[in-house]
Amino acid sequence: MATRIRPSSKRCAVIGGSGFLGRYLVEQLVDRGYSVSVFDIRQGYEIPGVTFHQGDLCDKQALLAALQGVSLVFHCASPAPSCDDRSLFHRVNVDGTQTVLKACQEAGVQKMVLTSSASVVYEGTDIKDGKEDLPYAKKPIDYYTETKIQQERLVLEACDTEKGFLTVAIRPHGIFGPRDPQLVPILVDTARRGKMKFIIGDGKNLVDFTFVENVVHGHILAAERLRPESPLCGKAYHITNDEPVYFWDFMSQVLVGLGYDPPKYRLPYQLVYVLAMVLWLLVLFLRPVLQLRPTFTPMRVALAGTHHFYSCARAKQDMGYQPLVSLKDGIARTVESYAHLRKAA
Ligand SMILES: NC(=O)C1=CN([C@@H]2O[C@H](COP(=O)(O)OP(=O)(O)OC[C@H]3O[C@@H](n4cnc5c(N)ncnc54)[C@H](O)[C@@H]3O)[C@@H](O)[C@H]2O)C=CC1
Ligand SMILES: CC(C)=CCC[C@@H](C)[C@H]1CC[C@H]2C3=C(CC[C@]12C)[C@@]1(C)CCC(=O)C[C@@H]1CC3
Repeated sequence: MATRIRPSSKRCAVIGGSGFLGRYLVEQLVDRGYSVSVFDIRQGYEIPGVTFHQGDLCDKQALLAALQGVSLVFHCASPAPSCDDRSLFHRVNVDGTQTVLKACQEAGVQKMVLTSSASVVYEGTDIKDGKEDLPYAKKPIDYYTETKIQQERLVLEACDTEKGFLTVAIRPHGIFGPRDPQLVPILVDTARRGKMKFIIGDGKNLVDFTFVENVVHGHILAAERLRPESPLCGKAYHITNDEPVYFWDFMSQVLVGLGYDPPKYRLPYQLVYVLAMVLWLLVLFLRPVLQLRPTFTPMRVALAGTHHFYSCARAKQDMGYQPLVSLKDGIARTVESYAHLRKAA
């Protein structure tokens, strides 16, 4: 039998540590004196002192090798929401998370922090100041959300103070910042194709966008406050910038910062939603012969035209969370970092 290395409290692993959020988390953990192992299907960068383990989280043996001596695991791996592959989402987010839980328990890991998502309660209709006790979405807007719900349930149900395995879930919303591969690139691409001319709805729908360093701060606070007697055990926590902003103001600030025109013409929300639905059905119908990826999916139209902002009161109370970077500074730093995506003069 292989000998098990005794877990050290400052030794942690970040599953999904090569991704956008994962890399920020790794950098912050290193700065705070943790010794970090990254487990990911790809290796995106190198940092002195960080050990990389390349592998699929569905492979328990590969995970076990990376979890030797680790007492704390952050699980922030997931296929990208845009990939739209139901079986991949299920394999990684549900089956894979079950494998991660088994591997953690076998390796003697004591704490696990899951990156969930605030969208686990979102069904495409308004959420204003949503608390964590809202029920999970009965009709999730896409496969990504459907499997994030199942994943969160699995992880929170696995919390067992008797066995000494503690879990907590962080639910961020609309993460943005330098190096983000989704939000700014999608926005700029849409603008370059001349499709950022319209505001969907009245432009007054409030949404949370969260600067990546605040999301990291929430994760590390959760890990450090997660103890057998703490209220965090087996609970979910919203982590946002706590500054809801009009969706279209946020988009306009980023666009203008990068030299593009902001959208100005209004379109009725219901009309655009129905059109996106029709387009989506057409894409599904044509899928066997033609692979199309429309910009305007019903899910994106709903995100762009409804309110979806969440209360961080529980995180403030139980873990003393306060955002470290304001929305204004976060946007400024993000815009500055995307100089290569600026509109050519
Ligand atoms: N970006 C956002 O706005 C939000 C993200 N989240 C959650 O935050 C987490 C991190 O998201 P991002 O950093 O934005 O995504 P990302 O795509 O940049 O990072 C995900 C990482 O997971 C890795 N991965 C995927 N499948 C894997 C597998 N089978 N085995 C091992 N590694 C695998 C990828 O290689 C990637 O490095 C995800 O769980 C996501 O659901 C939640 C709310 C909002
Ligand atoms: C708050 C939150 C959950 C943000 C998540 C990020 C993405 C879902 C958005 C980032 C860029 C957004 C965007 C649109 C929808 C939502 C995003 C993809 C549109 C496609 C909505 C319709 C348009 O008019 C163009 C928009 C481009 C940017």
